[in-house]
Amino acid sequence: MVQSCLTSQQHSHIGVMWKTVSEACNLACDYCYYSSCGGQPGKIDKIDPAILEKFIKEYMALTNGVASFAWQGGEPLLAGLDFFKQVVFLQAKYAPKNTIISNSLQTNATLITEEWARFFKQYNFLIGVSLDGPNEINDARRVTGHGKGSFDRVMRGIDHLRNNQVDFNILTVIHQDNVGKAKELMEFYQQEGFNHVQFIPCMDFRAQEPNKPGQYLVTPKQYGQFLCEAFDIWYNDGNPNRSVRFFDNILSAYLHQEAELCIHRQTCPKTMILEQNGDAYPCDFYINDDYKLGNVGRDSLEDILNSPKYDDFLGLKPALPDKCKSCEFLKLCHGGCPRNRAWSQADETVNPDYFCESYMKVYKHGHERMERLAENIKLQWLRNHLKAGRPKPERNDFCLCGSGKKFKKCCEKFVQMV
Ligand SMILES: C[S@@+](CC[C@H](N)C(=O)[O-])C[C@H]1O[C@@H](n2cnc3c(N)ncnc32)[C@H](O)[C@@H]1O
Ligand code: SF4
Ligand code: SF4
Ligand code: SF4
Repeated sequence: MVQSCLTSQQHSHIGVMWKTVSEACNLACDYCYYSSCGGQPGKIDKIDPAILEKFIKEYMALTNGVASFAWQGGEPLLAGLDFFKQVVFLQAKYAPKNTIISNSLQTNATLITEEWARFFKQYNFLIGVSLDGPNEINDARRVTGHGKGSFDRVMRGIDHLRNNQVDFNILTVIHQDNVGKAKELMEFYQQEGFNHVQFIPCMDFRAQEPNKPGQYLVTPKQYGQFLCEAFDIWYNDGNPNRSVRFFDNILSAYLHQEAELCIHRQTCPKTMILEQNGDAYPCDFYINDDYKLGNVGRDSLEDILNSPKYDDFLGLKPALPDKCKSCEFLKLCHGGCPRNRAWSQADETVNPDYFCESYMKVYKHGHERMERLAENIKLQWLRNHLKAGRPKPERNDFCLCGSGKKFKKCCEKFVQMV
């Protein structure tokens, strides 16, 4: 799914997220950590063409057959279509043969036209659309500089995406206006046919300080309750019919696969977050001098990736608080996000993620149903395996589901059901 605010990584390559126009935006959502422009973008600072080319050239030379770019904002469409045409031109120019190039773009969708949508389809962009729910919920906070709601314009943008069969997903910020409305949100996604959805708890941008834990505008209790209610609807009697990124990632762990969303992984992925001016950081939550890796316009990519600050950053997540080390859900959570740790003011000891209580609650709430879902999927895998004419595993072989157990102790029990 779209890489939106949190980082996703499915391969061992290095993904890039670039803030295309710095903080410039045509909206002024009231909670936005970038809404300094107040919805009146004025002069747009785009990525310098020379930096863009230098970076794409060096990055393509380092990619291992997979190159992934995520275009973020402010509002990235303010860079204009010609900018993105240049991007795909440079990608094609410098990509080694057989490189898989992926582009995702996170947008408020209000500026999407047929022309944009055709371009996204042609180059296979995956689009993340921000939408906080039905009209009245979305328009309370996602507004123009004059306070006018964005819902109708967003839905028009989505229509263009649909008309052109562009892949998109919905990113919903969870704040005080929708945290008690999981059912309403899930029904809205159902009605609109939004099949890929992600939630992000709302940060309090006024209270953020460098190298201090993030502060949020929903409580762990509220967020946990929200996730449980959303889970019940998502589960759909054992037949989930839409992808909710948080639940998909938990299910991956039950299927012995590595999660793709950073907060569920054992370590933070090696990603580069680039400011519009080329400054490079390892994560959107660590944009400060202590973690600045360099500048892709001035420094070589090799030097940036080998920066000792990268290792410092990558060491953060595995340094687990004691509570996590003995947590029954460690495999699902791996301690969440290090930026959310040390929540308590008594900062001598490291505390778990601010949302620990929310995670625990939903992990417990969903555990039995997740186990059942995973068992059904494993049965299906075995069925497909045998249907494809492949041999039944020997009893002492490692099980094909990836559990690391012997077949006789794992999926052999399904053989009679196949
Ligand atoms: C900063 S925006 C940039 C891209 C584009 N303008 C958009 O709205 O999708 C990226 C995402 O961050 C979310 N976001 C903004 N402020 C936030 C906050 N304080 N807490 C959590 N998410 C936030 C937005 O809703 C959006 O989904
Ligand atoms: S549209 Fe995106 S960047 Fe603009 S104010 Fe809203 S969340 Fe922020
Ligand atoms: S649920 Fe809480 S204690 Fe368990 S691993 Fe996650 S953050 Fe740590
Ligand atoms: S610190 Fe790690 S877990 Fe947290 S947002 Fe960044 S990459 Fe994800």
